[in-house]
Amino acid sequence: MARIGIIGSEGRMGLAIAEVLATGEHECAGGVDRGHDPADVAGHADALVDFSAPDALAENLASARRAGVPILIGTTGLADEHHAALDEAANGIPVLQTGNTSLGVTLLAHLVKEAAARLGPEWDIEVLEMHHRMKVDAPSGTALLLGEAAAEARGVDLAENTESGRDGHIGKRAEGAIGFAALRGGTVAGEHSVIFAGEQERITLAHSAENRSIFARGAVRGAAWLIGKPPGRYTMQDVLGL
Ligand SMILES: NC(=O)C1=CN([C@@H]2O[C@H](COP(=O)(O)OP(=O)(O)OC[C@H]3O[C@@H](n4cnc5c(N)ncnc54)[C@H](OP(=O)(O)O)[C@@H]3O)[C@@H](O)[C@H]2O)C=CC1
Ligand SMILES: O=C(O)C1=N[C@H](C(=O)O)C[C@H](O)C1
Repeated sequence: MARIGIIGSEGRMGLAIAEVLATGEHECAGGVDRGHDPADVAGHADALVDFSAPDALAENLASARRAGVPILIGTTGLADEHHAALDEAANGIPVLQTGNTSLGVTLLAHLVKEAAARLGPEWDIEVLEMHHRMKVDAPSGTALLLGEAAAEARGVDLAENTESGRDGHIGKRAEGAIGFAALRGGTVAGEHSVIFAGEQERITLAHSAENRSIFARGAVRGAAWLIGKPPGRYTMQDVLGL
């Protein structure tokens, strides 16, 4: 049994994780939210999960590192500087960052990579996502993760090949672009489609989250898996053996 500390504990994901911990094999080591010191929970935990906000990342990583506990980062909307901080923290503790902790999306990323590798560059790739009205970042972390999988398979840099936020007289689609479109509304937990559009045919690979329990279960499983691992960066593929 592992003691899992929750950063962002009063948020939608924090509450979903607490529910999983209340009924599962691991226990909750406590939680913190904005205005509280993450060191308070890091000192009592075997592993931390962070579903808060990008501006909290540096302090959360520092607390995990001081306490010598692994940390799973589920927070999305991360910029290059956040990824540099994750790399630095991973010199001292095990760190797993992912835009989606679910089994289904982890497998979907695998399938997207496979499809993108097999289909030639003449197949256009578009990533479409829909989330609840409260979501603050776009494209979603999952959309970016799926885009990365496609870019990696094509051997290109995602940032240099992204097309998003199309509006107005913007000209034709750039050759080799990976497009992103984000919809927001209602209470949608998470819908993602990756469309491969070729000549007179399309392939769509998709995932629907029916509620947040899939993310919460994956987060707990990932955090528990990190305990005892050597310092470094890990992925959900590592956790699930995909
Ligand atoms: N990787 C994955 O599988 C998933 C990732 N996510 C991501 O997780 C994040 C949280 O999502 P969600 O739970 O829906 O969002 P919420 O806004 O419901 O929850 C975020 C929580 O974090 C708290 N928080 C904000 N800033 C800080 C801080 N500096 N230190 C500690 N706590 C802080 C908030 O407190 P307050 O309200 O007081 O600001 C709030 O309680 C998002 O980035 C989302 O995209 C979501 C689902 C799955
Ligand atoms: O904010 C959310 O709700 C979600 N965020 C993650 C993302 O940005 O992809 C994961 C999931 O889709 C729900």
